[in-house]
Amino acid sequence: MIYTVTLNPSIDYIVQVDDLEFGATNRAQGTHFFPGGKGINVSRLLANQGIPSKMWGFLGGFTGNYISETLASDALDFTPVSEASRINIKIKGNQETEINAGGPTISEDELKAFKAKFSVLTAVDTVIFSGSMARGLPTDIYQNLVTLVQKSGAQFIIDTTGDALKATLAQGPVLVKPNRAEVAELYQQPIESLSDVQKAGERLIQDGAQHAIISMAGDGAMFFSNDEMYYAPALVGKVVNSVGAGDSMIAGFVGALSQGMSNSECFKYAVASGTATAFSADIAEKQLIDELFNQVTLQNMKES
Ligand SMILES: Nc1ncnc2c1ncn2[C@@H]1O[C@H](COP(=O)(O)OP(=O)(O)O)[C@@H](O)[C@H]1O
Ligand SMILES: O=P(O)(O)OC[C@H]1O[C@](O)(COP(=O)(O)O)[C@@H](O)[C@@H]1O
Repeated sequence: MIYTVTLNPSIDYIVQVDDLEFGATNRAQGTHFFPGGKGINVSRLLANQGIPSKMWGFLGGFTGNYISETLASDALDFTPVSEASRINIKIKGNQETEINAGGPTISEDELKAFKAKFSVLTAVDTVIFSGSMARGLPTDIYQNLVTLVQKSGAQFIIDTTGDALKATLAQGPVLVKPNRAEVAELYQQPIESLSDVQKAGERLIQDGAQHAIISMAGDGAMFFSNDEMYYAPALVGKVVNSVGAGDSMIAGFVGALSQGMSNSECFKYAVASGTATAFSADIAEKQLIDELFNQVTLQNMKES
């Protein structure tokens, strides 16, 4: 079974404001609510592909109720918390501006109840940890949870940032997928040219990742393993809502990996899934992913 862990889920409130003016009263041209948070997005894309997963994490308050009612799925197995889950604001205009809230504070008892779920894991499972930590959790929470996963023999994937990413890289994730800004922050150096991306990706593998993707939004993505390196130029199309594009990449890769595909095919599914979500209002559906899969081209960077 694939488990996704979203420690800090959200309602994503998408607000279309064509000419945002700070310090003035703006009128929205359109608004949408989506259940969000990185692991939830991964599970939703996997479900659209017909691949089952279970969703773990914390949900609370009226916002938590909205998320569970909207998802209305047997895959939900969240730990209830007393404070309300967060609302993240995504302003769409000439540019995309995001305001991600801190989220609820998790108590020691709530954390204990959540950790108890890990006892069901066995060596055939994969756990995907995604997103920021909620308040009140120890700073080494991801390392501790990865240790629990590894005790069961299961594998893990992690999509987070900063010190938590640095520490868990050394624990050998199956996949990490930082974007350019996240990898620049991790290694404290600017990542501008493709050669900068290449060096950073090789470093992710040296630092412990089994596979790494560095995503670059409209500039495409690069894939790394011990002996492979591919660059996928971005596909051209109309970007509708790129929230969740990175999460969709992870889901695309993991879904293909769970079906025994090669690294290059898994990467192509990752790019097709990320792009399909960027070209959709919500998390992408299977039909568009399959259409785009046939358009993804890979450049083998070990041969160039
Ligand atoms: N503007 C875009 N045009 C084409 N593809 C895109 C665009 N934005 C995202 N994608 C696709 O989705 C992937 C993930 O997007 P990115 O924005 O890099 O991730 P994140 O959401 O984690 O920051 C990209 O590598 C690319 O394949
Ligand atoms: O946990 P974080 O880092 O604050 O990110 C949460 C946000 O990221 C998202 O999961 C989208 O992530 P991506 O666009 O990187 O795929 C939103 O649904 C959510 O609002």
